[in-house]
Amino acid sequence: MTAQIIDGKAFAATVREKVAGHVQRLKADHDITPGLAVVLVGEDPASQVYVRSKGKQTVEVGMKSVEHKLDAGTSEADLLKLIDDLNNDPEIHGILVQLPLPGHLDEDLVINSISPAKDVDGFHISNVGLLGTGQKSMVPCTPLGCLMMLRDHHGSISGMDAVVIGRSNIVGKPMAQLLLNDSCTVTIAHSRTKDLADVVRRADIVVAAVGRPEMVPGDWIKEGATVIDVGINRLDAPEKGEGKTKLVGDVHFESCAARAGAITPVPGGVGPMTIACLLANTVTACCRANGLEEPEGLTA
Ligand SMILES: Nc1nc2c(c(=O)[nH]1)N[C@@H](CN(C=O)c1ccc(C(=O)N[C@@H](CCC(=O)O)C(=O)O)cc1)CN2
Repeated sequence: MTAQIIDGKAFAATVREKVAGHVQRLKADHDITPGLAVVLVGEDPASQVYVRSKGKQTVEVGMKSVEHKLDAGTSEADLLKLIDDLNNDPEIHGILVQLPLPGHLDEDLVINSISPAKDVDGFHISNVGLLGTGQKSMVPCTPLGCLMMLRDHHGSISGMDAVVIGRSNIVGKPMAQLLLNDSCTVTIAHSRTKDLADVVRRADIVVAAVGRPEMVPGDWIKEGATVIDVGINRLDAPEKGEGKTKLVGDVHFESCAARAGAITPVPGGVGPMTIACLLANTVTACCRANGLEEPEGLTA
């Protein structure tokens, strides 16, 4: 079998279009402009790129974008004060603190200081609990993007066998929860899982989120399975020229694509959906804050 490529870049564009439509209606019918504040601490080059991209896309869909760039030595007290101000700003409906944070800052403390209603990353402990109990919550962007692609590809994923490789709070655990909420039979595998290859071979859906370049080879994939690759690993690529690099996922693309029914590429798969879902979450948060009907198809 040669897999169908699930085009995350194109799908993300359709999500952004839907978001832009809702933003227009909020403005026209209610005189409300959704606002997103992104906080970056330090100068991590990848984070700078992501934050720039978030700001640009926020403006493109018609929302208000506020960026706070703080230097790497910012104290916890100053960061918490900024978050408190944003929590109390009526023009801000979504707050995101770009991760990773510099080592002297307590990530859990910072995330849990964001108002759960404005936590468009879905990382606050209240949102984690709500998602875990199947209640209305803010849903982490990367897993939400994966779920949207799976629903779009399959229609329904109810009853399917899903394996999530990776148990991070940001991707693995919420992804497993979302699959379970959609009635999949879910296994969370990780670095200590015994007979990982056999576990993965049983799966109709494989979500790879381990952060290890090309860790999943094609012969782990059941014929016709759907493979969602969350990994973004930058490797040296001397074959492309001196000092050149390339991005690869957590699965070995060519060999997995030869067996899978469908697969997401890296780049151009899950990555673009992350920011599209952040915009979707901001509109959802804005509607909830104003007691308005939520946009359909933009959340779990
Ligand atoms: N507060 C958060 N921090 C981080 C998150 C997050 O969801 N919330 N996720 C990642 C980084 N991230 C967004 O912040 C992100 C990663 C990758 C992409 C993306 O579009 N990737 C492209 C490739 C980009 C490249 O060339 O480097 C792709 O896969 O096609 C978007 C957003 C960690 N931090």
